[in-house]
Amino acid sequence: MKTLHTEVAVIGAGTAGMTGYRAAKAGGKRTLLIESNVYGTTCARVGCMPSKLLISAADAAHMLQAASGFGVHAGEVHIDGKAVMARVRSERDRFVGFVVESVEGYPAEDKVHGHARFLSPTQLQIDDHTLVQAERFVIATGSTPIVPDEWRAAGPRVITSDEVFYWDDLPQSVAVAGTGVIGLELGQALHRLGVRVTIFGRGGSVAQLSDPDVLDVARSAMQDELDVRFKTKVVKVEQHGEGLLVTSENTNGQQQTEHFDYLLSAIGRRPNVHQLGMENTGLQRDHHGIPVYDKQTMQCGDSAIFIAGDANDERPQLPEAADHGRIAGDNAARYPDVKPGLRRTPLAITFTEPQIATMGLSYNELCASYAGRFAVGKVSFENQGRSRVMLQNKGMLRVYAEHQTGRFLGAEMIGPRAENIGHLLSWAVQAGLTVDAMLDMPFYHPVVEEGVRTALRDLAHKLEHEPAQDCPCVDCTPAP
Ligand SMILES: Cc1cc2nc3c(=O)[nH]c(=O)nc-3n(C[C@H](O)[C@H](O)[C@H](O)COP(=O)(O)OP(=O)(O)OC[C@H]3O[C@@H](n4cnc5c(N)ncnc54)[C@H](O)[C@@H]3O)c2cc1C
Ligand SMILES: NC(=O)c1ccc[n+]([C@@H]2O[C@H](COP(=O)([O-])OP(=O)(O)OC[C@H]3O[C@@H](n4cnc5c(N)ncnc54)[C@H](O)[C@@H]3O)[C@@H](O)[C@H]2O)c1
Repeated sequence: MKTLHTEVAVIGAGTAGMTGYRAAKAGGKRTLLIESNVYGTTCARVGCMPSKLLISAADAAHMLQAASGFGVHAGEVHIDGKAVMARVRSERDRFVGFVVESVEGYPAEDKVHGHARFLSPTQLQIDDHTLVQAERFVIATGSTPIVPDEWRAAGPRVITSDEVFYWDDLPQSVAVAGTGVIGLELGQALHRLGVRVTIFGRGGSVAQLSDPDVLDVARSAMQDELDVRFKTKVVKVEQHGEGLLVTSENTNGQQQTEHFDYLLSAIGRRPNVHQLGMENTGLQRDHHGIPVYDKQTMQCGDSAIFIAGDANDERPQLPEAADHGRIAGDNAARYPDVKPGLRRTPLAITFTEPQIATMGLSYNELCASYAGRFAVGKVSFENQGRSRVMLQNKGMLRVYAEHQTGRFLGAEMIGPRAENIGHLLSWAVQAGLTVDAMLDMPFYHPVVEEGVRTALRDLAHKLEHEPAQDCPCVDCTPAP
């Protein structure tokens, strides 16, 4: 076994690891980047990019069907599953190619291939071929989709998002477990591409939403189009010929067994901190096994170990992975003189239709930390002018502000152009704007943003004329 000495060791060459590596190098430190799998990142290979490619194909199919609402008839729509998947894979490979090219540009002596595991707070073992002795570390190991063992036992037709983007053709039918971001994005896209899809949600959650009113509207919007069965669990999965028999059970105890080609497990992702030898680092860990770390510096305790991206499970999204990685790599280079990095206002977008966006403090977080001190304004998109013009008049936006100061705190929405409105409103939170200052901004006509103005006017009215909002929510999980 050979031994390598370095100043910084970065574990994982995903988005967080690559930005961490570059930041540590920019800080003037000898840095090793260790990767156990192929290069290319989760985002480009099996995450953000291929999922949006599949969704774009689905949108194209949907637009043809929705055109009849305007009196425009496209004739019979034919979906060529092989062509759809060929474009998804070839465009995905193009994106992956750019990432791989970047990594190939790193000096060969900076890269080690193999699975890293801590032997001590200063030493890693890579497979059975290399020992790495380092002064500082960045853990950027990402996350893995969860599949319960009893589902996995039903064989290769039980899949995760990791497999979908390698399909050559679209299947006939897919059961989706989970009404989170992945379940809804992929479930709706496959449905729009002609696949028979049933989505099982064990509770009533919809993507990242927590506001009860927005959730109600979101559940109806999803059920208007899709076979989504809330409060229904998958209780048994059995191999059956080429496919699967999936048995589900609702809250009344009624069971139903149906045949599907695949079961897509979309019930969350687990941070990759369990085969890392964390027990040999001496770090304090939470009940999920994640080292306790500072959200501004990414430092684990006062150690020389930093954690970034999906591995810390704080906000498992691409822009966060890049920010975490930059902060962690920079601080690894600066250690022990670490400093807080730029953490931005939370923004999360789910690319369903209608789109879903949450920005700033969520309703659940307000309940935990602002109960009795905030006001809520809202707008329904049902009669919003431009939304009706476009036949996209579904959804609701709820906006939140601090009662005493009028400071804008956050919002949750499902509705048209949520990806754009999400940016607008998270920028307002980060800029520390008050509701009055936001209402002084320009609004064109006729635009969906006029709906935002309606919600803000309602909020301004509540701030002035009504007492602060108490929290009727029953499931108030504490703010992170
Ligand atoms: C289907 C899907 C769609 C998504 N869509 C979006 C989206 O639209 N927008 C968005 O912002 N986010 C999206 N995400 C989330 C986003 O992809 C992730 O948050 C982001 O890619 C995480 O980056 P990372 O660097 O933390 O992890 P990764 O990119 O997964 O990198 C971790 C790396 O560490 C390596 N590794 C793990 N353990 C070890 C070890 N012990 N030794 C050596 N190497 C190791 C892994 O092989 C991997 O290469 C999506 C995710 C999925 C699954
Ligand atoms: N557009 C985006 O930004 C985007 C897209 C895809 C994924 N992602 C990231 O990937 C992460 C993982 O996505 P995800 O959809 O897998 O997780 P998620 O946490 O969004 O949703 C998981 C869902 O599964 C349910 N669930 C959990 N355990 C279950 C069980 N045993 N049986 C049935 N249902 C169960 C949960 O109640 C929840 O509804 C997200 O947190 C998100 O940050 C982001």
